[in-house]
Amino acid sequence: MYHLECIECGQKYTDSEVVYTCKCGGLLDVIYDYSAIQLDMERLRTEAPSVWKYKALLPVEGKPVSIHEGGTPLYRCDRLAEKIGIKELYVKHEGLNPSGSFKDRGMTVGVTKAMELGMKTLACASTGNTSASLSTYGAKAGLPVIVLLPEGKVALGKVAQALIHGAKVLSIRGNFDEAVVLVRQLCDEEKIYLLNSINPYRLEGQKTIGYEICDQLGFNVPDRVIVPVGNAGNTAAIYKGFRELRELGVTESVPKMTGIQTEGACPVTKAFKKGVEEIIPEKNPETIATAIRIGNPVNAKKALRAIYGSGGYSEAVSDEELIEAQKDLAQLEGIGVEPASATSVAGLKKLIDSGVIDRDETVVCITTGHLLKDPEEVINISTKPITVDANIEAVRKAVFSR
Ligand SMILES: Cc1ncc(COP(=O)(O)O)c(C=O)c1O
Ligand SMILES: N[C@@H](CCOP(=O)(O)O)C(=O)O
Repeated sequence: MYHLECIECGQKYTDSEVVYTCKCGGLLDVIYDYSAIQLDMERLRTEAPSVWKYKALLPVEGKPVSIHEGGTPLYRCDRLAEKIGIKELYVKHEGLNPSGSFKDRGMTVGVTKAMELGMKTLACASTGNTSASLSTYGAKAGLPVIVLLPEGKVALGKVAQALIHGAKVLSIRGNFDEAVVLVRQLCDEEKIYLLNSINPYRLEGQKTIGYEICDQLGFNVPDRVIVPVGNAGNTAAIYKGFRELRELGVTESVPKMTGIQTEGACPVTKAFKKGVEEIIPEKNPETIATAIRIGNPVNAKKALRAIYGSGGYSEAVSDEELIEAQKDLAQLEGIGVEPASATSVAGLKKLIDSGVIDRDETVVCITTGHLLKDPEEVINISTKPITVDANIEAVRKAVFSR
């Protein structure tokens, strides 16, 4: 039993309505009757993690459109922890989902819901990963997909994914925030199902990151979870996952939700530093982390409530700081991530150095997308290959040269 509810005015909507925001303009949440949910703790403790392991806490009845999403590894990262100067650090690598990002958790639920609602076409605006994921799940469901991308600002791997899975790809002469406005109008006027994170059902899939972190820590809660923030849905979704486990009596606390942006695109961090819930949209966001090159995040209010409500924090890092973190993850832990993902680790380092985060805290950093999403950025920041003649002397000389 569940319904949609406005986070501003409390207006309720039924599960059969196609609605993304309240009449008052407020964001919607999926609300359950928790007293009616029976969790089989024996099964939870023994079954391997995956999104659909938690079906009792998801808003769909039918057979899921699924290609095995979730169940991503939670790595204990002692070498990285030593470099940063913290006792216990974990990285939850969401880049190991089927299409290479956390969006798959949301899409498996959102596309299943689209089928239940009888929607015939799916759409999104995207900085890349949402489009890659929606194209993948649309293909699995047999539904056509339309994606609106900011021209020239989407990493190559992501464009390739949307193309090969058969989406209709529109390259918009404008930025992501402008593409969002267009796709919302298109979906409203043409009865196309919108699968950006403004859709509350999509965020229900993403909340399973919170469930899984607890699950993988033996149903214990870390002190802090650090999340890269772009359109700001994931921070809110993960927090909801932790809150629900507490509500159901599975755990007793929630982690301090900590959202990291880049200095060139940080409306959420700026609002946090002022102590307010309203962001001031940024007209020209700019960062090497194209996935989070977003100036007017639609879920900003939900994310800020998660941060304030959990006693968390928000910080912005420079492109240089996130590149260093991207290299550290790759070279100290063997974890390959795209630039936006590395902001969580860069933010951790910055907040340890400034004394905001205690060195004794147990911290989980979320890495949101796979390294191979953005090969061009990796080539640009890395030492170039050495070209040598095809003889052993030349090879030996190159191997032993400094
Ligand atoms: C790789 C990656 N990391 C982080 C984010 C930010 O997530 P959210 O929009 O939920 O804040 C996105 C997309 O926005 C992304 O593609
Ligand atoms: N990084 C995102 C931006 C759109 O976010 P969404 O969660 O609202 O779909 C992307 O990959 O497109």
